[in-house]
Amino acid sequence: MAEQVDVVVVGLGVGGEETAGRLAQAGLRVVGIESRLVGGECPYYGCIPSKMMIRAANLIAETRRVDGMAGTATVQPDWTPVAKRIREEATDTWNDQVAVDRLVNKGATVIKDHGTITGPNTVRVGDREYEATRGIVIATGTIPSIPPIDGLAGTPYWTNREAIEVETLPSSLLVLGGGAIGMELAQVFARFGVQVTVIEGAAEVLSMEEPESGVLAREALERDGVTFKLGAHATQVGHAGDTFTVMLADGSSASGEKLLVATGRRVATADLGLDKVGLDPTARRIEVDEHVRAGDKVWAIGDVTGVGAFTHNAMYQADIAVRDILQEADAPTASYRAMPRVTFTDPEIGAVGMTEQQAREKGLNVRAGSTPIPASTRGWIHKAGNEGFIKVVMDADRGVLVGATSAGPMGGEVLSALAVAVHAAVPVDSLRQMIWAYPTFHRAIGEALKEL
Ligand SMILES: Cc1cc2nc3c(=O)[nH]c(=O)nc-3n(C[C@H](O)[C@H](O)[C@H](O)COP(=O)(O)OP(=O)(O)OC[C@H]3O[C@@H](n4cnc5c(N)ncnc54)[C@H](O)[C@@H]3O)c2cc1C
Ligand SMILES: NC(=O)c1ccc[n+]([C@@H]2O[C@H](COP(=O)([O-])OP(=O)(O)OC[C@H]3O[C@@H](n4cnc5c(N)ncnc54)[C@H](O)[C@@H]3O)[C@@H](O)[C@H]2O)c1
Repeated sequence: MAEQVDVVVVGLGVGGEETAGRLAQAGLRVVGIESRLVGGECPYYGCIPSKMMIRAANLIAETRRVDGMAGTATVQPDWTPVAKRIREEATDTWNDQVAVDRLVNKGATVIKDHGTITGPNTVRVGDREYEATRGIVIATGTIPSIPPIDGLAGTPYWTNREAIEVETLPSSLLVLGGGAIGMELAQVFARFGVQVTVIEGAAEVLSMEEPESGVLAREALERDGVTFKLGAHATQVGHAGDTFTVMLADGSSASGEKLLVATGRRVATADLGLDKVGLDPTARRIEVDEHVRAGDKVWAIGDVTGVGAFTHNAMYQADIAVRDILQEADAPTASYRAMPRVTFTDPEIGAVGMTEQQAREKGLNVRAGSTPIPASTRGWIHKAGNEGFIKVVMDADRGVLVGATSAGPMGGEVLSALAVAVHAAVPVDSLRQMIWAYPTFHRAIGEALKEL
């Protein structure tokens, strides 16, 4: 006999934890099911520990910029405090008890096991079955997508999980994939003295962003000593002793002590029972409407929806689901038009909305403007480490920005003004009237607008 509750949340990562907690606080009977760690990928293997690594690596890079600008400084990189901080401060040695307690204190029932949907309103976990009278929220996230390269399976390759857990750095590292994970971690390890080679299948890294962003990030990593193989297709992986060797289609090869596979993410919903609620278990993502509903009394949030694999998207969709489930009169609907994202390389690559090419492919009457950060007063003052640019993409028919990139020192922070402009569709004429504080990095936005 199924136990009646109001809502069952399957997966308590960023999105699921937020949803379960808020619904429980609102007085609903909520069961949250998590097979690994409450909090999910972001706090234990993603955003937070990787940004702690980046903070440490950037301190090293800044110290190396002292020479010629502020005297002399030497830095002896040491991974020990970084690994310790990740273990002790970020992840509690990958123990989620604090997160479990936090959720229980909000009134939710937390079950640490694998959940399976068994019917339109029912979820089984272990030997218990729950009937969710208001509905089921699917928040099961993604796992690393491992390409079917001959020889790769069965080797001790790293995914982001092993890379985040590393206590002792290898002398050399191959990184398969020059996306956000590959680029952020490649720069970190290179700055700590690891010989890093990035193998990217596309013609340029960060291929989802403006082409200028990929060039900027790659050149920055090259200055850190990273080697790139672009447009490179791995045909075979070998592992012998302490060495990985990746054979490439052009006949060349690359070797390293460790191999990090960072070639994207995929949903892992094959055994979730999606067919029991009328959804395709083999689909690449769970499609949702503007209320993040995936079907009758079924909501899906976060990475599993394929809208954008970002913590801020999981939180955004969680808010929409919660307010829809609570049947709030003014419940908002989702719009991904102004999705921001930041790749935390140095320089940081912030972007919002469409790239110029995406806007053109949409058939918009596009005008684009760009300005280099080193040409701005603040960029010139900053000098060492000032590489970057601001690019704005305008729908000339509507007179509003539909996309923008802010790359450079604190590029992710400078992005905020551009994100407001795209989100609120602020007329470009109005943006041009703004007084931009002098001498700031964001003042370069005004210069980019003049180029439209
Ligand atoms: C290295 C790295 C760095 C990142 N950096 C950033 C960043 O700087 N900024 C940013 O915005 N995003 C970043 N991300 C992405 C971010 O981590 C994800 O977008 C976010 O975690 C998605 O949240 P989610 O709730 O959808 O899924 P997840 O966090 O993946 O959580 C899903 C949970 O569901 C559980 N689960 C799955 N199936 C079941 C089941 N059947 N039963 C029970 N439990 C189940 C899983 O165990 C997991 O804990 C990064 C990711 C990585 C890997
Ligand atoms: N700062 C952030 O917000 C942040 C940081 C890390 C990860 N993330 C999220 O995590 C997701 C996953 O990151 P990711 O870097 O794994 O994926 P990604 O999709 O960003 O990049 C994967 C890269 O691997 C390349 N690739 C795919 N197959 C390949 C192959 N066989 N050989 C060589 N190259 C190949 C692709 O061309 C692409 O450039 C991202 O989409 C992002 O949303 C976000």
